[in-house]
Amino acid sequence: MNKKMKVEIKNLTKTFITNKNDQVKAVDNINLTINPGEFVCLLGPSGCGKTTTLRMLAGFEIPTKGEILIGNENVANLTPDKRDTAMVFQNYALFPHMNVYDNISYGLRIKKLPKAEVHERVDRILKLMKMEDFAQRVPSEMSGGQQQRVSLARALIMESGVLLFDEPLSNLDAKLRLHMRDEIRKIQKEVGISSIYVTHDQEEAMGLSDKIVIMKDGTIQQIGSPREIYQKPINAFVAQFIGRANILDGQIVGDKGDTVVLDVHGVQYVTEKTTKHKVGDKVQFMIRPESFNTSEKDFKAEVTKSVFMGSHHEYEVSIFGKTFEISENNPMRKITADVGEILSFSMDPNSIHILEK
Ligand SMILES: Nc1ncnc2c1ncn2[C@@H]1O[C@H](COP(=O)(O)OP(=O)(O)OP(=O)(O)O)[C@@H](O)[C@H]1O
Repeated sequence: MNKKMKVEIKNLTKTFITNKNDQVKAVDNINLTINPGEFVCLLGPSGCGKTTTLRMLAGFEIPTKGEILIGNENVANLTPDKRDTAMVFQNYALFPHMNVYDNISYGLRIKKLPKAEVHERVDRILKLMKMEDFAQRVPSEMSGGQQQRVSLARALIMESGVLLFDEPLSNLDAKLRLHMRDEIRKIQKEVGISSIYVTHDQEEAMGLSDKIVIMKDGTIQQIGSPREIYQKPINAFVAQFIGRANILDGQIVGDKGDTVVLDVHGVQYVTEKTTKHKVGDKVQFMIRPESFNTSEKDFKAEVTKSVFMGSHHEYEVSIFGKTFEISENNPMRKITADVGEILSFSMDPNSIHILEK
């Protein structure tokens, strides 16, 4: 069975030297703990350093500085075969000439495990993956999703302490991606293996993770559960990277301890105190499109876009020199405002989230 390992990343840094002798700091002094059995996604835009972090965890890159503790052992300078990790790759990386049985058992055969044990473990993993009927097929005789399941099985059979995923679903079509995402999560929960998963797909990160790590320019911006990241993003970058967000200006005009009074262009809302700002400070805050109420009238604005989406109605309105996105989630009940007309709305004070500078 899989061990549940704790992983600790301490002051991890990777600087590459390009062939023109320029220095590129791909990962810049990051700290992160993955608790035993946790599923953690590294999420961020292209070039933010997530793949480099994963490759350092796997041992394909040696850090410039810092530690990677798996259990209590610092593995930062060990080769991939000397650390307790297994990896699932984006392109499956199966041996094309080997059938599923041989692909899955390869790692165990290299380790020279007794034949009977290899057979027993392959059988168990094929059952777990519901792939018993595919044992004799070669990769070219399977769909992308089936190949990725074999690749996952091949990693799981090693019973290592940590499973690493490098964008494993990005070669699959949208529907299959969704299905495989659920499957990965179910199997990971079942075997309880600590997992680190790289993606730039925010929905994937939301659907899979116990904890999401948002990265930018080699640094960690925020670590939190999907709910924390969505509802309480620390800054405008995180707010706009996960879901859609309106960023507005306001001023703190009162402090009640746990809550503050926020003035938004003359309308006052009592909302949670999330930053160290003081009375008088001008602040930025975030509100999601679905957190407006279009049956109240705190604000009036001209509609610049109006689209019926079935389950909701999307508006863009122009106000305070900015464009806001508003989503009316019960369009059956409402009379729709068209482009050029005036829409009235208010903000849900519980959904206003003040951002760090
Ligand atoms: N071998 C290398 N030599 C020089 N620079 C590199 C090397 N590998 C990565 N980089 C740079 O390091 C930074 C981080 O790259 P990395 O591949 O980790 O990003 P990423 O977040 O995984 O991006 P993507 O989503 O595009 O894969 C980028 O600026 C990249 O150009």
